[in-house]
Formats: sequence, structure tokens, C-alpha cells
Amino acid sequence: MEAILALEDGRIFRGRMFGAEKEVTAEVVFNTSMAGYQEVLTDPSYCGQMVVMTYPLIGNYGINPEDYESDRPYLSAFIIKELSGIPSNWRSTETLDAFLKRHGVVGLQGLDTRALTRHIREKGAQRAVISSNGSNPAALVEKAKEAPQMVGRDLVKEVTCEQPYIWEEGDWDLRKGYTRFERRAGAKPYFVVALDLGIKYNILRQLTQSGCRVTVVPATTTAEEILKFKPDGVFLSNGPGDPAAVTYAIDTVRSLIGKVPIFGICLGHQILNLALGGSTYKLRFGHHGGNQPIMDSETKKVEITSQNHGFAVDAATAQPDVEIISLNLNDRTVEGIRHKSLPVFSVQYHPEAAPGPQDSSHLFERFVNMMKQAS
Ligand SMILES: NC(=O)CC[C@H](N)C(=O)O
Repeated sequence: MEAILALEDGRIFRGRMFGAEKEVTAEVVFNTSMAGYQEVLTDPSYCGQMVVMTYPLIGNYGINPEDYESDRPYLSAFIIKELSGIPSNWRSTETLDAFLKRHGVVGLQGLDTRALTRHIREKGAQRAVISSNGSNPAALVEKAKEAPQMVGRDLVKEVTCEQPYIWEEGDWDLRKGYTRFERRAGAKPYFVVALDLGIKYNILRQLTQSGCRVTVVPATTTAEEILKFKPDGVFLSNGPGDPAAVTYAIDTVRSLIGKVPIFGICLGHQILNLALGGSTYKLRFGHHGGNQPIMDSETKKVEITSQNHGFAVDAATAQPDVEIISLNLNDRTVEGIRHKSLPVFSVQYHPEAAPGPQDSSHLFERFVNMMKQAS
């Protein structure tokens, strides 16, 4: 079906719908990962957004039952240059088209995704409408302008779990598939409570793989309730929307600081920074891809990282007891912080990859060592 993508600044693209065929409004961002579209689709941090992939051919290895990063896709639409007609992979059980249909997610293909990406790079991520009703593009542009702004939006409540649950799955193995938590001989299993702001499964797998027992709790869980679990450490997850709008999680984290070791990733990092008295702001088009270079001040090494964020920590408002521990080498934005005297640290990038490079996976060990020293 012919369809139009209308951006709020008036730019129009024409393409063809696949997946679920309906009208949809959301913020449009681009992702530069060359592979890993299933992980991108099921990353809850994309709730409230449509994602345009810069890689030109998508869907060629289908969808499989294992590479989910959450229970389902939460994004509003998936925009690509060309949908592969013949998925080919031994793990594939479903086409991308069928997957998007099954989950009610709109697909759009056949447009110039390079032109769209360059436009967003220049003009910034913005609200957009996809519609098959192309008779009045100006009306669609107006509709895009009326959509809710990402700034000020709490989307965590749309994606967090309803009840606490225990996580036991470990890394994926070619012969065995996903492994289970195994107590390391002679090693104490550290008990981590993970605050689910929209958590990606691979973070949980990496925690399990690092020898942690993990319980995941809803985003509204209070500090008091978390401390009742008697955790060795608390993990703050990635998630969608504006960190400053998730005031209940900021309050929880503020009350936990100094009582238990804390590690945060992406939204969790932004929320930790807000709880420490700093502020966050919206980037023009964000970082969404698998090749963002950062410099880690502890190891003095450059790491190529997987990233997916539209907001960032403001270095100018960093509090005296907060130290910036890594910077993005492309645009010098803050990539990591730690408390100068307490066992508390966080990163803007994704050490769990999925998809992307695994240069930063050592951070899970850093968290375990922090818990070891604190116990
Ligand atoms: N992946 C994430 O946790 C994203 C955090 C936040 N929603 C942002 O866009 O910056």
C-alpha cells in the first residue's frame, strides 16, 4: 500500500507500507547498526519512536525466537529502504513482515532512507506521521505537529514489568542455546535487584553471566521495598522517554545512594545523574547505532560502543561529588559518571551490546567488584 511519511517541519517522503497497515504518529530517529534489527525492534527504549535503519537491506535473516530484547516490540514504526523478500537463516522462524503484522507495528519501505537520515542529522529528530491517506500531505504535517513532544514524556510506565520476577537466563551458546544461571565454584553469587525502566534482556543475561542472582522489579518500586530484598547491588536499566519525567524513579535512586552499590545504563545513567543533583538535556538527533567511540578514563582505552539515546547528561551541571568517567569522542558528550566516594557509577552506552560491539562488557565485572568491595 502506498504511504506517506510527513515530518513536522514539512518534509514529505513517499513509500510503501508493510507489517501492520495503519496510521501512526511518533518521533522519528535513525539507527546506523548494520545488523541486529530484531534486537533494535524489541528494545523497549524505542517506545514512542519510529526507527529508520540506514543499512539498505533489512529482513534478510528473518526473525527467530531467541534474539528478543524484551517480550515484544514497543516502537511505533520501522522504516527501511528495502525489505528482503527471502529470509534465509537456520534460526529464522518468521519473516519481518509477519512479525510486524503480528505485533501491530507499521513498516514503511521504498523511500530514500539516506535522504531522510541526512535531513534528521541537520534538522534534528522530530515528530512524524505515517499514513496511507496521501491526498492532503499538509494536513499530515499539521498532525505531526500536534503529536506529544518527547521532552517531558514519561514512557517508562508503558514498558515496565507489573510484578517482580527472577531472571536466570545466561549467555547464548551455539550448541545449547541460552544457558542458565550457574553458581561459580567457590564464588559468592551477588544478589542484584534490577529496576526495570524498560530493561533489555541482554543486560540481565550479562548480570547472570557475571555470577549474579537477579530479581527484576517494577519502576515504581520504592527504595524501602528494594532494600527489603537485602540486595548486594541495585541495577538501573535503560528505557524510553525523558529521564527528567520519571520523577518517582529519581526519588527512589536518591534514597538508595550511599546505602547500596549502584550501576546504571542509559536511562538508568541519566536518572542516576538527576538523583545526584545534575541535569539532562535533549540532543539534536541522539546516538543510535553500533560504532560510537568513547574514552574510559579508568582504563584509558577507547571503546567502540553500542548506543541508543536521545537525551544526555549535562556536563556543565555536574555536582562536585560527581566525576565524569568517559566522554564520546565524536561530540565530547558525557558517556559515564561515578560518585567520588560512594560505590555508584553509570554509563550512557550499552555494554550488553545486542546489537553491537562488546568492547565494554568488562563493566559488569566492575559492578561485581564494587559489590565485592562493599560486602
Ligand atoms: N536506551 C535508553 O535507555 C534511552 C534513554 C532515553 N530514553 C534517551 O533517549 O536518551
